[in-house]
Amino acid sequence: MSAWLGIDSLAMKPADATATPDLIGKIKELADFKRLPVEALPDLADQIRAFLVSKVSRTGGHIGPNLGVVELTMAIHRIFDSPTDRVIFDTGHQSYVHKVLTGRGDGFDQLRKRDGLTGYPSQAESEHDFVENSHASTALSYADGLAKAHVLRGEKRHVVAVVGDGALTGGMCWEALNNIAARKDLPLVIVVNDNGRSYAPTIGGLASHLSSLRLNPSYEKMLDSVREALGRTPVVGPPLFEAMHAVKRGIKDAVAPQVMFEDLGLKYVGPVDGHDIDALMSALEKAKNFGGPVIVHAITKKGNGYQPAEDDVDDCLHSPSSAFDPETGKTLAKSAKKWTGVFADELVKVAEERDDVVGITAAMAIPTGIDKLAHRFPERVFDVGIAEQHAATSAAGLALGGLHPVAAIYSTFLNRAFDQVLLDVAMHKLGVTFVLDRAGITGPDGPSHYGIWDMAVFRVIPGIRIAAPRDEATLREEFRECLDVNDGPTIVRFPTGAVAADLPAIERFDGVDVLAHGNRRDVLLVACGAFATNAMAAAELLTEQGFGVTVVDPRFVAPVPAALLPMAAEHRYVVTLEDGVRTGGFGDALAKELRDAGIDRPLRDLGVTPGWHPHGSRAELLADLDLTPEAVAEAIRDLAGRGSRQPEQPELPLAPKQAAAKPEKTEAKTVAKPVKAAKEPA
Ligand SMILES: Cc1ncc(C[n+]2csc(CCOP(=O)(O)OP(=O)(O)O)c2C)c(N)n1
Ligand SMILES: CC(=O)[C@@H](O)[C@H](O)COP(=O)(O)O
Ligand SMILES: [Mg+2]
Repeated sequence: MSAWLGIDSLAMKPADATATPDLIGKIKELADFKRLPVEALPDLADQIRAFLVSKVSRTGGHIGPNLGVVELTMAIHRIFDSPTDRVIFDTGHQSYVHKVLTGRGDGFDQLRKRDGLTGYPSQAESEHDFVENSHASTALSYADGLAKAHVLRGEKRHVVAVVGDGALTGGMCWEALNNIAARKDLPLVIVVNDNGRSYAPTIGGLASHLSSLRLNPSYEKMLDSVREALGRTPVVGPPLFEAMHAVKRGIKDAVAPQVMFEDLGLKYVGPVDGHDIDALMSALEKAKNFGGPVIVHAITKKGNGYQPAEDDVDDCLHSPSSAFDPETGKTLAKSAKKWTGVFADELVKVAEERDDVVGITAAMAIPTGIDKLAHRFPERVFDVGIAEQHAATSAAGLALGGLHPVAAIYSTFLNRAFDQVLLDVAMHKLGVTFVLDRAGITGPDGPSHYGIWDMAVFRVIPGIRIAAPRDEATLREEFRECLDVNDGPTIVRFPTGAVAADLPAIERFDGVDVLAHGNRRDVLLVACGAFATNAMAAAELLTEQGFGVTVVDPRFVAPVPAALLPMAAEHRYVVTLEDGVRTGGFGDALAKELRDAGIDRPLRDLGVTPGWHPHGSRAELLADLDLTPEAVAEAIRDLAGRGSRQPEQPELPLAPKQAAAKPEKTEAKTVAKPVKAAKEPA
């Protein structure tokens, strides 16, 4: 990108960190960085790049986005005075450089690891961190409120909000800009980090407008004439910046008819080479002194200076989830069959059979697998940008138009579209299928990424059906069942990572799969989705201790399958197990159904306690949450009075006279002896 100025890119020279003083090691706090002489900054930028590649290649993480904001973050912290001035990062995945400059370099060996540095800003980690939410497009709203508070309290401090071009495709950003533009007194600097990409190239009119400002050939020609006019090798900084400013004004008026931000009444500075520290500091200084809200439009390159990221056409190494080879950028983990891949494969199969099936993604085609459909049927996939609310209602429009949309969105990101699913889809009885990947505890991305809310939040929607497949076969089957529903929303939810080992059913009653029978009817263990694996392992432990455990998979967790009621009535205890919050979750819903049916059984609902659970690996978090097979078995022993606490075993009330009629037996599609339960893949 620095070629934009004809200045050799600040691409990472073979920075031998030993050749020059280890500047990063000297930065124990932000003041240490601010004390560095300005001529040391290019060296520091190189060292930070080499440092990040070295560390993140071992831990996994957002290497691409962070290599794109090295100079940008340095310039911000040189011109502004955190934490008096508040620096906010939209999405926060690009805050590693900020963490290095605020004295946390030592923590990168434990990046995204349990009890280690988080991959996002964290108030517990630093006074320089404010917004912890990893959901995109929130920073400008935070900044709007924060700046208004500063004004109202008479505090002389700036708010600096760093927002990516991808995040700018989110509606909240425009709601915030509409408010910010109305206040000429807000000491607010919005730094648009424009690298032209979310994961893939950023879509939409906004993106093409941004790039027109950046890549217009006349712009380049005019810049060449400016460079000649200066008669020297391009020198960045104030003289060139001023000259360019005049040029840009001329060009913008000529070639960029509708200058988006200034038309909003916002002061616009840029575009600035986002890898030229001097130009950036000059632009930020200008913005700081402006006094009101200003947009500084920085042009950056995702993965800048690290060839494997720059060359990665998919997503510039946006977020390798685990360790990768620093030489090649290739992840080292052996590739197991993932839930995402199974979904993508079945989606393409269905789309070949049904031409009404179309796909929607919110700027995450590859992470959700929708890209497979796009390769096969490019005209039947719509990338709406980071705009999940729009995705849901646009899907409603597609359904109104006679299509059956499949909106593939990470569970946590659909939270923000609850109203759209409720009213725009469900109230209109439209067949839209939402496929929620990363449902349940994910791990390294921490609490705002945990897909633990969907079963509780969306189950309240009248007419909705929520499927939680337990393995590949049921994912394929339940996904197709959802596609056959055309009078309301359906959800298919599955966790991150490797797909669970097949768990064939012994029999199926009214849609509920029986996975294991005990020799007695002590416990009905109802396991949702991938937790069937944990449930089978727990059942084995309990069987060895003399319990009779029946393990069933409801397949659809909303509405609660009626067949579960008579099954519960035939057992002494009922236990539910779900990879979601307990409050309002599946267990709660089943307990209510049992109460309403007069079936009084001790019930234990095992799941995620609502809260902000820290980051770590999925396995570590599940252990912390007592959701491992051993913990499940212990909880059941405890319920049945034979746990480690050994309370008396209560006499059970008889099953009610009017026990619900025994559901008729239907042939389970996959009938076989239960397999020995495998441990859930990590
Ligand atoms: C609401 C929401 N949807 C999706 C995501 C997943 N996501 C994380 S980063 C990213 C791309 C962000 O692009 P941009 O804002 O341009 O930042 P860059 O990575 O280019 O620095 C996406 C889609 C998210 N964090 N939040
Ligand atoms: C920042 C963000 O929201 C995404 O990049 C997310 O971190 C990806 O998660 P996965 O690694 O599970 O795809
Ligand atoms: Mg971007």
